[in-house]
Amino acid sequence: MVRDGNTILDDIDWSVASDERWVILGPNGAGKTTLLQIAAAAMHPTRGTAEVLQESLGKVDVFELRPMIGFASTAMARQIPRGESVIDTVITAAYSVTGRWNEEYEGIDDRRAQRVLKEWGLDGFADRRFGSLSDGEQKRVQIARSVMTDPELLLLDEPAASLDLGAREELVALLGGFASSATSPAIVMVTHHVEEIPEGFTHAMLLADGTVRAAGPIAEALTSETLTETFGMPIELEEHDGRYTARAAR
Ligand SMILES: Nc1ncnc2c1ncn2[C@@H]1O[C@H](COP(=O)(O)OP(=O)(O)OP(=O)(O)O)[C@@H](O)[C@H]1O
Repeated sequence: MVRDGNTILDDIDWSVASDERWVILGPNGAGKTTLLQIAAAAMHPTRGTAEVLQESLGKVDVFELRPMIGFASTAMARQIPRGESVIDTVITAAYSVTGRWNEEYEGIDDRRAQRVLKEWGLDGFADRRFGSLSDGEQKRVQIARSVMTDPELLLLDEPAASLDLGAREELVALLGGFASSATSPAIVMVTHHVEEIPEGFTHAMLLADGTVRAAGPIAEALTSETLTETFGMPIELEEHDGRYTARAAR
């Protein structure tokens, strides 16, 4: 992937199967968001090919593809009007818009939106204004919105960024439950912190300077050694019951 003459991603050979849940880690500027943008069919590669949900980017109508992809990121959250109600924030995903205008929603959309809100711990929030919610609640609304269309691929760009410990743990538990369900879509989550990896995540990719430093089943790709190599400092990783902690090695 080349942007303004700079190679941002190079020589990436990666595929995600429908039953896999990937975490992508790497230093600032590694290319994580760019990779997610390609997976979201929001960009296509300057060289090589990218297939998303069996369709080749550049050949497929991305407007048909995008409803099958759920995407939650801070950039998307900024597009949600602060005065929008929570239920409208979620239900408008069915029409790939933010900001309810005159769309006619069907009862089935309404029922699904209510169900999705409940699944993400937002029972009773339907009529609240998006802008009046706490950061943790807003993050859960964004994820609820991204799963509203029952996507086949769910992309999460730093879903737990800026959350306090309690809100993070609440979100990670919800994501873990979702990731462990047999009916969930393929998931790719970018994060800066191994503590934010939910239980049930199966694979990891470590990126640095636009290249893959490790990728594969999480137990092999996410280790003290691969983190040390990727971040260029000695790091110790520990795992307890499917959750991780990391710190500089002593
Ligand atoms: N449109 C663009 N033109 C030129 N360079 C770009 C463009 N978009 C991104 N970059 C550069 O590409 C590199 C990778 O950016 P990207 O946002 O994908 O990294 P990231 O791993 O998500 O970083 P962070 O962890 O800081 O969010 C950065 O050096 C960035 O400055």
